[in-house]
Parts: sequence; structure tokens; C-alpha cells
Amino acid sequence: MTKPSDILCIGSVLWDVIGRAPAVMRQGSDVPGRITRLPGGVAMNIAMTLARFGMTPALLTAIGRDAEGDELVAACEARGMVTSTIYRSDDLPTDRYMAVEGANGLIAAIADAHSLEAAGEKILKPLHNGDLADGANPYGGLIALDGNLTLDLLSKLATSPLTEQADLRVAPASPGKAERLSPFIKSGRGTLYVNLEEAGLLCQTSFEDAATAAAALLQRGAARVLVTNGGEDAAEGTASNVICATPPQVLVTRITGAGDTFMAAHIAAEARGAGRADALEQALKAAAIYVSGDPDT
Ligand SMILES: Nc1ncnc2c1ncn2[C@@H]1O[C@H](COP(=O)(O)OP(=O)(O)O)[C@@H](O)[C@H]1O
Ligand SMILES: O=c1[nH]cc([C@@H]2O[C@H](COP(=O)(O)O)[C@@H](O)[C@H]2O)c(=O)[nH]1
Repeated sequence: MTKPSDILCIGSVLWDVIGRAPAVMRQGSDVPGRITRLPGGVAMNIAMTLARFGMTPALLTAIGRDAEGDELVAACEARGMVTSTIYRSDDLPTDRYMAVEGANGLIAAIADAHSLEAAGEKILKPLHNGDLADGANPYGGLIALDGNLTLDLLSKLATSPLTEQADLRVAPASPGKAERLSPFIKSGRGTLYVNLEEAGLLCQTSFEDAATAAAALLQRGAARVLVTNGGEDAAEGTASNVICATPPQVLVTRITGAGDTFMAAHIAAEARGAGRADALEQALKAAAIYVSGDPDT
């Protein structure tokens, strides 16, 4: 029996290896700093924030049956997440992400999500084998889905009966993978969470502000969108209208994971019954607290 959860997080759960230096960095820099290893991956970041807001996420991902994988699953369990829904692979290693951040922001990052990609549809088994749902009774709750899955699998999910009854919340994994979300614009299914750059990539243009980007995504077929723009106004749009709000001004101490925190806080606010404007305000407040927080937590 699977322990009850109130949201499924589908996508990448991996180890983040983050190097941080107080110096301004450029290509070829070799400077003293701190290197930390933390649970990461977009689905995990969202799940961790949801857990902090009192929700119980179940994870649908691929994790290797290796020592790094065991440690990662234990870290998920320690945070109260449901892990029996995870696909553990005997032959695929646990995925990793590596980033370098200097005083001038993110210098570069590499995401190695090859095992998740290779596992493909195997991670979705609990949605049709009766653990969470089956063909006759599709899953009808919240799903947070990340764009680390292959375009092929995301395309299937955008039209699949497996997710037809679900309240689907979709986030790109990075600007480089933003276009993988285009099936959800085409099918007009789900709520998309993107930053301004990702909105531009999805519309093959660039936008000056979040409200314009939200309107363009809706016009192309998206059912509902949230567009963030760092410290500038964020927007939320549905078929009826686009609303905006301004993030609180804070001193930024970390940037990795701001978008994921925004999304999780927004979902949690709505799960508690917040209306559109209130949920947007709460998400901006939570993201501001996060970006101005202790980078080592
Ligand atoms: N400089 C900042 N000041 C205040 N809030 C910020 C700042 N940068 C990011 N945030 C918060 O994090 C959210 C997401 O940041 P953004 O940079 O748009 O996304 P991503 O992390 O996906 O690139 C913003 O909407 C805002 O709430
Ligand atoms: O292709 C990917 N890039 C980045 C991430 C994850 O996203 C976070 C960094 O996101 P951002 O740069 O938006 O802060 C990290 O936790 C990392 O593991 C991911 O899953 N896949």
C-alpha cells in the first residue's frame, strides 16, 4: 500500500553539487570557495518546498540502486516524502547536477539527467498499475511535473488519459529545456510556470515584461501561465485576464532554485484555498525569503 500523498512530483530527483565563491568569476577562474552537495532536481526542489509548507509529495522519478541513490532516497524520506513510488534502477546511476556560482551569479551548470531520460515511461507505472491510479480511475489530484523528461514523454503526458483528470502544474527544468513544454501549450492542458527567458524561448521571441509574456503564451494556446522575472513584476494569466504583482525588495544571497520555490509556494497557497491574487503574493513572498536566505541551508 502506498502511503497517502497530496501531490505527485514527477521529474528529476538528483544530487546538486554547487560550488560557490565570493569572487567575481569568469571563464577559467580558479578561486577559493565552498562546494556543497544537496538533494536537487526540479521535481525534488518543488517537493522539498511543498513539504516545508506542510504538504506530502509522492515522488515519481528514477534513482539508481547505488549508494548515492540510497542516500538520496533516505534524504527524501527524512523530509516526509512518499518514496515507494520511485523507480529504482539496477543499471542506471543516480543523476547529478553541477553548478558554479560567483559574486556575479551563475557562471555555468551541467545537468546530467541521463538516467531519468533512459528510464522513460517506467517512472509513470504508479499512475496505471493501481498504486496511485489505474486506467478505470485516473489520478485526479495535483501533479507538479518538470521538464527534465524527454520531449517524447512530455508530449505523451500532455494528451494522455493518465493526466486528463489531474490538476497539472508544469515547470521547465532550465532555459535549455524550455521548449520541451510546447506540447502543453498545444494541448492547452495544465498550468505553466516559466521565467521571462523561458517564456521567450517558448514563443521564439523575447519579452520586456512578464505580463506581455503571459498574454503571448495564452494567445498561443496555454490554459494558464505564471511568468516570473527575477526582482521585477511577476504575472499570472488565464483565459479571462492577466494579473501582476511586484516581488518584495530583498538582498539576494542565492539564486539556484528561486523559480522552483516560487512554484511550490504558489501551489501550496492554492491548495490552502488562496485566490489568484493572494496566491501570487504568497509565492513572491516565499521566493523573496528564499533568495535572501542562508545559501548553505
Ligand atoms: N532579485 C530578486 N529580488 C526579489 N525576488 C527575487 C529576485 N530574484 C528572484 N526573485 C524571486 O524568485 C522568483 C523567481 O525568480 P526568477 O529569476 O524569475 O526565476 P528562475 O529562478 O526560474 O530563473 C521571482 O518571481 C521572485 O519572486
Ligand atoms: O536541466 C536541469 N537543470 C537544472 C535542474 C535543477 O534546477 C536547480 C537549479 O535551478 P535554477 O538555475 O533555476 O535555480 C537545481 O536544483 C538543479 O538540480 C534540473 O533538474 N535540470
